[in-house]
Amino acid sequence: MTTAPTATGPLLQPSGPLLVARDLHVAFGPTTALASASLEVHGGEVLALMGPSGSGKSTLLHCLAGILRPDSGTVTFDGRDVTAMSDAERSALRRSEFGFVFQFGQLVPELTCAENVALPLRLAGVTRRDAHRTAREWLDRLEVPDIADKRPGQVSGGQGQRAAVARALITRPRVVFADEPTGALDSLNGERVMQLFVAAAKDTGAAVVLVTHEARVAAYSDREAVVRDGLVREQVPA
Ligand SMILES: Nc1ncnc2c1ncn2[C@@H]1O[C@H](COP(=O)(O)OP(=O)(O)OP(=O)(O)O)[C@@H](O)[C@H]1O
Repeated sequence: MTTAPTATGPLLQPSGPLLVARDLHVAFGPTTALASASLEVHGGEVLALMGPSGSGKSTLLHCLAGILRPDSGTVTFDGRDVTAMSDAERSALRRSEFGFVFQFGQLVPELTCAENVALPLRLAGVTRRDAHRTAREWLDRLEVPDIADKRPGQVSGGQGQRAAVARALITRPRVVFADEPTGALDSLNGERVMQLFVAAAKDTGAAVVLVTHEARVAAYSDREAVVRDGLVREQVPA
């Protein structure tokens, strides 16, 4: 039986880039989403992908996360060629190494918030009791202990996003992918969610790849990359 990871404690990070995208091309019919996009993500860093609407940010995120296979180009994670993996291998990689936070939490409405947060551990074979204890620790850490027994429909947008962050980090992934994680929140709530998210990711040693339109959200990153016309045009220290 697998034991539940604890909610705290740093991990050692390898040197060199953890995730590397080289010359990615993606077309949706006549639309070129990625033209020749290259990017490196280092272990433990928070990287913001900025750029105009339709420039290819989400497509790049999906390729990096092994959700979408590019038409050409390669993505390597920890030296493994993600683009050469079968669908089953990529799914297994996503479950074991990656976490995800989307704009609208995407919590399972029928489950309580604690059950939602515990879900990745349950899928990894952790006992119900251990998974739920760890889920509650994560909800405490994200300052929403009171939502544990509520369903997503009974909590606010900001509370739900905190549960989504807890669910993304509970397996201590090496990378968390976040697509507009605060896009549906007011600025005050969004800032607090980002503070808690980045602090928790730093504690666990997870890298964060974040798509955002908002400079205020990107300000929480260590580095910004600008995507324009399907290319990564600039990578500047945040
Ligand atoms: N599934 C799809 N089918 C067809 N076209 C798509 C699909 N996904 C993305 N596109 C197109 O590819 C281009 C890049 O889209 P993408 O979502 O990556 O941009 P983005 O920078 O994330 O945009 P936004 O900031 O508005 O979310 C756009 O022209 C978009 O319309």
